[in-house]
Formats: sequence, C-alpha cells, structure tokens
Amino acid sequence: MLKLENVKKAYDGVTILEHINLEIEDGEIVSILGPSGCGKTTLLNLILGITEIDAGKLYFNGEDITEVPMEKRGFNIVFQDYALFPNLNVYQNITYGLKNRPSISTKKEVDELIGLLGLQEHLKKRIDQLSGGQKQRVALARTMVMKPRILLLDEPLSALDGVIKESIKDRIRAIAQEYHLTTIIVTHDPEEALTLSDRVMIVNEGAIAQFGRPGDIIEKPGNEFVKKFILNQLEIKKNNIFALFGAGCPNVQVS
Ligand SMILES: Nc1ncnc2c1ncn2[C@@H]1O[C@H](COP(=O)(O)OP(=O)(O)OP(=O)(O)O)[C@@H](O)[C@H]1O
Repeated sequence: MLKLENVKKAYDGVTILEHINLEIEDGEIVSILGPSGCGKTTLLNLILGITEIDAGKLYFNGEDITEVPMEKRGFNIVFQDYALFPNLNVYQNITYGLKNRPSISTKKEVDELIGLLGLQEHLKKRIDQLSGGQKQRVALARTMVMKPRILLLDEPLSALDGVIKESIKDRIRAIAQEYHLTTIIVTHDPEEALTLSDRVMIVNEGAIAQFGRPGDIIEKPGNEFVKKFILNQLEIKKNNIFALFGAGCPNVQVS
C-alpha cells in the first residue's frame, strides 16, 4: 500500500499542494484528475521521488520512503512523450534497462510482456516507423521489464484517439491485473479517469476535492467543484458527439 500523510509542497513560497492524505491499495488503478495547473504532475513527481516534499510523509508497504531517493524507490514512470530512443529498434528499446541489470527479467518474462502488449511483429522496427499507440505500448513494455513496484503514467492517452485509446486502456488494465501492479495515472480528462480507474482522485487548487469510485463520484459529487468539473466536461463531450452525429443518435454513452 502507498500512503501519503499530510504532504505539502511549495515552489518559491507559493503552496502547490497541501494536506494531501491518501492511501492506494496494491493492484489499484488510480487516476489523478484535475484542471491545468492544479498540481497533478507535482503529486506524481513527489510519489516518484523526482521532487522532494516540504512536509509530511510517504510510506510504501509500511516503510517510510520520504527520504528514499528515486532510484531506490523502484517506482517507474512512462512520460507523456514516451522518451523512446530513436536510434534503437523496438526490441532494443524494450530491453534497454536490462543491459546493466539483466537479472531483473528473464527472456521468458520479456517475451510474455511483448505478447501481452501485442508487439511481436514490431520488434525490429525503428521508433519512427511506429504509430502513437504502438509507441505507447513500447514505452509501457520498456518500463514493465524493470518490474516497477508502482507504475506511474503521465497523460498516457492524451496523444491518442478513438479506437487506439480504448486499446491502450485495455492494455493498461491487463497489465495492472496480470502483475497486480499499483498504477497511478495523471489525466485532465474526466471520461478517461472514470472509465479506466478503480478510483479517481480529483485535485483542485492543490487539495484533494474528492477521492472515490467512478460511480460514487458521478452519483454523489462531493462538492460544487467536482460536480461542475465532471459534469461540465462530460456534457461538453456529449454535445460534441451530438454535434457530429445529431441528437437522434440513440446509443451515445459518454460515461
Ligand atoms: N519546478 C517548478 N518550479 C516552480 N513552479 C512550478 C514547478 N513545477 C510546477 N510548478 C507550478 O506548480 C503548479 C502545479 O503544476 P503541475 O505541473 O503540477 O500542474 P498540473 O495539474 O500537472 O498541470 P497540467 O495539467 O497543465 O500539466 C503550477 O502553477 C506550476 O506553474
């Protein structure tokens, strides 16, 4: 279990996050959702260990990791731009981290992961020969071969659309389930958060506005901000769909 206790972060005297208290269970998929600038990425970076916290404590499986440096936490992140190596092929990208630490994953485990992510026929391709969804799958595989104790994803679906987005959602769910891996996802898109996660944490102005199951958030928004943020965003999407297909389209389900 990952636990944050009264975490605070300020930049240049300006408080970005305050009174952050939360517990995330093993194997849970949690989305951090909120408007631009509310502190989502800062929260992800604090958990990862890239950014130091100013006050409070972080625990992982009961161990105080507040002072543990990033490389020793064993949490891995997939960045928004995937950060793949253009000069290496797909297989070389996936196995890059194993060069210095070959004992982490066996060949069989790497092959299983490649199969789970449907990358078998792309292994010899260069990165610039891949689609956005394929790049995202390579980035996921490269991170997963290092057996992270927590998987952090920064806007994993924002560069993708339609069917590809749904397929990546399925892969993320499959990975979390197969490896019983705690997965924390930053997104600004309520639809993404509500359809992908076990629980959604809505952040507003540096504080947790609500943290709950998607159904509970939709049915019982904890306050006016949550209600407006979720419902407005979903309404905008619904209106866009109606504008494209007409209000007569009977099967449109946004949530
Ligand atoms: N290294 C930094 N130095 C100073 N201020 C920072 C730094 N990193 C982030 N901030 C500020 O902290 C606030 C929260 O930023 P953060 O990137 O966490 O927001 P976000 O919710 O992820 O936004 P977005 O959805 O636009 O990426 C912003 O006002 C930002 O300008």
